[in-house]
Amino acid sequence: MEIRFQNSPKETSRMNTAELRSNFLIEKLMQDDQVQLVYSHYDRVIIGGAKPVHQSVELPNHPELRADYFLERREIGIINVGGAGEVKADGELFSLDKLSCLYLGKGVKQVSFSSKDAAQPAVFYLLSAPAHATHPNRLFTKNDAQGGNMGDQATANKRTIYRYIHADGIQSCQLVMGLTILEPGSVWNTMPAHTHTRRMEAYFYFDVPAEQRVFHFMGEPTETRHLLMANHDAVVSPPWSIHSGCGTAAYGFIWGMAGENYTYSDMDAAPLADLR
Ligand SMILES: O=C(O)C(=O)C[C@H](O)C(=O)CO
Ligand SMILES: [Zn+2]
Repeated sequence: MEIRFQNSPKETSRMNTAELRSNFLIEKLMQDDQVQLVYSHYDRVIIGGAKPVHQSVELPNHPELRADYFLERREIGIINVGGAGEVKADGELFSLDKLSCLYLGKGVKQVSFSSKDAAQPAVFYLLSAPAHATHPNRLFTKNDAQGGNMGDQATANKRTIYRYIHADGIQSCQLVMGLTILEPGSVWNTMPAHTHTRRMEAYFYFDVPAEQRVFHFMGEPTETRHLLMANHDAVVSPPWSIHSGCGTAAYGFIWGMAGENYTYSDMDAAPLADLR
């Protein structure tokens, strides 16, 4: 598990491209028959990927957690962006088709991931945060999620937001998680932009065609920077940073937050006219 400490807004504003990428971008999250984990000190979230192809893979424990098992004092949200897959949690089997979301609560001791067909492997994105209480394990398909239409074709940001883990959906201690899908011809997400200093956010881009990229914007509203992102790359957004992207084609992305507040709509607008 890679450990990443925090960076101040001032330090970040002076970073070159390579420094920005090594601190905030997470590449190669999805590796065949492996689980990859990155521990971010922003709200102590762990961002991960599990891609079982020929065999099942286990969610590992790590000495840095000083725990007997990964979910001893944590909760986790799991979203599949690949072919049909299964997650086994303490012997209970959950089937996850593309864009289904499984929440596992504090106390689950053994978690493993498998694909139903090696030719179309499941691709599980993971987001975990510290938890103080146990909420029930729960599975939502995309149809169970609370959907909402956003944006407009005229501003190239027509998209649908699906909320899975939030105050009116799957219950958790602090995780808020869902995904957004852009309409063909729409390329902008989260513009107008916002910050929420009460909690961090992570974005994971999926269904980005291989030859296309997303320009992801980060930084304080008056010190914006960008990162070039490819399919299945993730990015850590500090609480003081905007998080917004413009693709060279339509795409989807999983968003997830942890921190002080549990209300999805808690955002401080960063008006376009004020961005620099
Ligand atoms: O497309 C969007 O806009 C989003 O999905 C925004 C994220 O959900 C978000 O930033 C929540 O704070
Ligand atoms: Zn946000």
